Amino acid sequence: MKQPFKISAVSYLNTKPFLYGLFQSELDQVVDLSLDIPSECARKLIAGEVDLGLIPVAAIPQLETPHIISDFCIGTEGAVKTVCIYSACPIEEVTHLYLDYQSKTSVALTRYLITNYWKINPQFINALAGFEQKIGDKTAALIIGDRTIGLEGKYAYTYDLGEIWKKHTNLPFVFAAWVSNRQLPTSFLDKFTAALELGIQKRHQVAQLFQSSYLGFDVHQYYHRYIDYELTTEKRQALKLFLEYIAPKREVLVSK
Ligand SMILES: C=C(O[C@@H]1C=C(C(=O)O)C=C[C@H]1O)C(=O)O
Repeated sequence: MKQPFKISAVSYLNTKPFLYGLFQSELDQVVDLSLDIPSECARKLIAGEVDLGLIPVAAIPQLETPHIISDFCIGTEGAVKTVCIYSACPIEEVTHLYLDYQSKTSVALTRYLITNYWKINPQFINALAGFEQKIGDKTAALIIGDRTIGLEGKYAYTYDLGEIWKKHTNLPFVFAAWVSNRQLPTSFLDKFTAALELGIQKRHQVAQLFQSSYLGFDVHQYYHRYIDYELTTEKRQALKLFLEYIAPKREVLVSK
């Protein structure tokens, strides 16, 4: 039997439509899938432990020969709901800011917005597990993914980074994309992208499947209004701008 394609995908709720598509296709027979926190998806692809990953886009410049696969991503056209800075005081007064260890893109996005949008100078702290407990007084935290579910209204101030990026650039944003570090066979890629497309088309059903596990959080709305899965030309432009900022010396081909 041929070696399966090794894939690392994000273990959060936003990725379930993609997984649904993969399991509905015949591909589940030829892929070896692991679900990981985003920073680990990036590490595995950079280390060559997987052939393909749904990785934080901030890690793309660290790959030697990145290939962005498909016209799908984890993106947003504005507010995203699950990438936020939580704070007990207005952000202008924050002195310490914890950066989620599960993230790569939103950490870079936070640094970008702190400098270019808010123009403030808090001390950044690379967080370890359990950092959410440290929010209070003048200490804030960036939290991403499923751990943000249920935090709405818990802290006096919430800053949605998709929304702030949109305000600042008038562009959508891409958090994660399907990326390989070498050209993969077209026969596989065609099936893979068809599976992703199927999953996105059926995300209404996926939302129904998962809704009962996320009480108080509207999964359908999350999949249709907040997360935007299409890697459009405008999103590619936004991605280019963002990567040029975080890795000015490294040119990455993001257009098709
Ligand atoms: C919108 C999200 O995007 C995530 C944010 C990432 C990051 O900051 O590195 C990586 C993967 C995405 O799943 C989220 O998980 O809430």
